Formats: sequence, C-alpha cells, structure tokens
Amino acid sequence: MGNSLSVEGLHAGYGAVKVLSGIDMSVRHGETAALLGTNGNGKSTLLKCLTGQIRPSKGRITATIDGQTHDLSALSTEAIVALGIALVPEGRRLFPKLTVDENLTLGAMPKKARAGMEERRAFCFEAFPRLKERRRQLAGSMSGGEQQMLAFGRALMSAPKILLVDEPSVGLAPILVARMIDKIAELKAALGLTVLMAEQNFNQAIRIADRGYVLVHGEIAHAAEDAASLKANDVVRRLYLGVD
Ligand SMILES: Nc1ncnc2c1ncn2[C@@H]1O[C@H](COP(=O)(O)OP(=O)(O)OP(=O)(O)O)[C@@H](O)[C@H]1O
Repeated sequence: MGNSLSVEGLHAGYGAVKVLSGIDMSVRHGETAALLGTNGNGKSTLLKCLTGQIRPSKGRITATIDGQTHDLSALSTEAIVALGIALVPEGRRLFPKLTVDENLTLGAMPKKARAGMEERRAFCFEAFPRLKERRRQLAGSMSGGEQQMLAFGRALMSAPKILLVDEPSVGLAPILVARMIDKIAELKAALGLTVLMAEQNFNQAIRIADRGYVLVHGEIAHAAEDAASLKANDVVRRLYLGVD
C-alpha cells in the first residue's frame, strides 16, 4: 500500500552503450533510499529510466501510488509526473530567463497539480523563505544554493508522492550540502514523501537514508537495509571510507 517503487532486472543504456545491467531495487512507502555511487556508475541513467526519459531494454519498473500499481516502463514522462513522481534533476535544469515564481508555476503543469497550486507555492516559500524573497528574480541570476532550492520547489509544485533527487550536493559549499540533506528529511516528514536520492557524498547521504544501494559499473554492488550495514560493507569501505 502507500507509495513505493520497485525495479526488477533492469537493463538500460544509450544505443550501443550499455550502462545498467540487471538492477533490482525497491523503495518502500515513507522511506528515503540512497543510491550511492561515484561519477559515471549509472545513477542518473537509473533515475532517467524511472522518469521515462530512457526506455529500458529489459526489466520492469513499477510504482505503487496510493495503493495502486503502475508499470512505469510504458508511460511518458508527463504521465509519470501526473501520477505523482517528480525529479529534482542534477544541475537543476531551471529556466534561467524566467523568474522564481514562473519556474514554480511550470512545476505545476500536470492538470491534477493545478488545483491547490497556490497552497503548494506557499508551502515552498515556507520551506525555502529565500525563494519568497526572490520570487521576482530571474532563476539564472541566483546562487547555486538558491537554484537548488528552486529545483526542489519546482518538483514539489507537481504534488509528488514520490520524490527522486539527483545529486543534490553537486556544486554546493559543504555547509549548504548538509543543510540541503537535512531539508530533504524535513520535506519528506512534512509531506509524507517516499524519497530516492542519488548521491556521491556517502557520509551526507547515509545520515538520512533508511536503505542504501551502491551502484558500481551499472550493477548493484551492495544493497543495505540500514546505514550501519552499509558502513560495514567491504565495497563501501574501499570506495568511500578509504579502508583497504
Ligand atoms: N546521453 C548519453 N549517451 C551515451 N552515454 C551516456 C549518456 N549519458 C550518460 N552516458 C554514459 O553512461 C554512464 C553512466 O552515466 P550516468 O550519468 O548515469 O552516471 P552517474 O552515476 O549519474 O554519474 P554522474 O554523477 O557523473 O552523472 C557513463 O559512462 C556515461 O558516459
């Protein structure tokens, strides 16, 4: 029941370039799952499959939303967003020449998301007061941290039940990284979200993760039910904790 994600035997890539092979993973209702891995191991490719931007060559992706299960591999990105699955993309992908307010409005594109849009905008301004102060400013003229806040706000405007976040720490100063990770936990609690977060900052990600998957060369090298068992894993210790 509730809102969850499941990936089974997923293979995907870009034409002849095979990136993901045989991914099995799941995110249960109300969990934050961390998808860990250094650059180029396939985290973004997996998130693109989940949002219908890449079609898997093999495997199954299903999402349960309000207790109803949907096969995502057959749906367009628009349909996936309308179901209640939103992505905060790597690099933010904002509309730089539009204002904060306009970027937020564009996040509420699914018809279903238009009802209650102003309440959600108010929620975004409460969660990120800086966005309210800068609501008439062009997105492209804001700092990296402010743009990341706007990318979160825009995703929340589509009224998601499941939030996918791609590398929220990229390009942020260390103090902002910790705040952004805390903010994800805060948003999850306030809105009852289910969260899948791709991140290479291992120590920050596991602070809020209930479950973790380590992606190495397009395969799940380790799946862990909690942060303690992640830290104890050999692959993780070698890759992230500098232990031979
Ligand atoms: N459009 C594309 N065409 C061909 N190959 C691609 C394309 N996008 C990504 N790749 C390749 O797929 C592999 C996985 O990339 P992906 O972006 O999924 O990794 P990642 O773990 O998210 O790392 P990063 O943090 O650098 O984005 C890399 O080898 C990359 O070069």
